[in-house]
Amino acid sequence: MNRDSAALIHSRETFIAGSPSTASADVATAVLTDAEYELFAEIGRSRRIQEGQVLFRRGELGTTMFVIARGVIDLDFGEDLVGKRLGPCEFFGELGLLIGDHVRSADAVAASDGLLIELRHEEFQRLVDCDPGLVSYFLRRAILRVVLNEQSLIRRLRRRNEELESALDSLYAATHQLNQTEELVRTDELTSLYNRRGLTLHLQEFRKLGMPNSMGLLLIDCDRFKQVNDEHGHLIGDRVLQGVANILRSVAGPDDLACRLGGDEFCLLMVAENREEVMRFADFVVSTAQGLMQMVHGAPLMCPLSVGACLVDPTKDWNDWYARADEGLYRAKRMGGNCVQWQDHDAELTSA
Ligand SMILES: Nc1nc2c(ncn2[C@@H]2O[C@H](COP(=O)(O)OP(=O)(O)OP(=O)(O)O)[C@@H](O)[C@H]2O)c(=O)[nH]1
Repeated sequence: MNRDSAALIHSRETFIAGSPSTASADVATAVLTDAEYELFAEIGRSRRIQEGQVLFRRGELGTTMFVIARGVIDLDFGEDLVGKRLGPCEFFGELGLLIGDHVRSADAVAASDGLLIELRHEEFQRLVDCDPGLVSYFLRRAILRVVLNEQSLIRRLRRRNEELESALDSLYAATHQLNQTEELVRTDELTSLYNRRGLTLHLQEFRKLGMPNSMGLLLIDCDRFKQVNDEHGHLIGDRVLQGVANILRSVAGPDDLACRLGGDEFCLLMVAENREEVMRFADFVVSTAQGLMQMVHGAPLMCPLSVGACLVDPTKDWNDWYARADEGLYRAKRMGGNCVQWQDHDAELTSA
């Protein structure tokens, strides 16, 4: 026995005198048996350490195992994994000893001044030669310890995974709710068409993505709608407004936009090349409303509609388009309603 190992064994004895029980090996806490400690102290070298000293860092390669003779070592596994504090007679870094170059899975830092026993991979054979039975027992324990650590890590990762999955579910639900809320904010409750805000947002998106080259606009207003409400009640009035929305939905293509601007006023912005195309839409709207009016006797499904129609200039804004279509609508109303009036680009605009 050299002077170092005698000192180490003395440290061990000092520790045993003040410790509750170290007679049997404890797999979970990695406390060495007396015989193991003595063997490691015999073969290994002593190393003094100071508080705060780093023994190794996570990710570094290492070939050394350490046994604590005196003092305390903190192992930090990083992220949110629980760290470990090891005391006298406990060992760490054993895979370095057993398999040689091994990537450290924790930072090992001295939490107090102390004394360690260092055993390098090259010394493993000497340990085996000295006491094969003891080393084989130690090996079994070391492997069991690694397996237990792995299992506990897997359990923690599973729990973490479940927590992440549940957080992800909540996130999906919140996103879904947000989308629904956004949709509600854009949508008219009674008719499920876009409302004014929906139209504004849609026009903003249109401008971002690039406007179609040629578009037409219909401005549609119910004729004498107040009378429907007064004579048949608000619910029937609502049904008529929903009927108008259905006509617009049925005629709108995937790139067209049907919208309830408010009250009994609607619009349909459509991709159209020329006046004829826009007028086809407008005539369809007015004649379908006329057809529906003839279908029922009693509470009305529909009322006559006035429509102002025009082509819009994609370089101008909504207010310009609206004013143009409204000019046509105004004339349609003046003519007694139930008809379409075309508004040309070049015509002088008067205020609505
Ligand atoms: N049932 C129902 N009525 C509504 C709704 N929103 C607005 N109104 C009514 O629609 C009516 C619109 O009246 P006016 O603007 O005078 O229009 P109008 O009676 O069609 O008159 P003209 O357009 O000149 O033919 C008002 O009486 C509003 O109370 C709604 O959501 N449901």
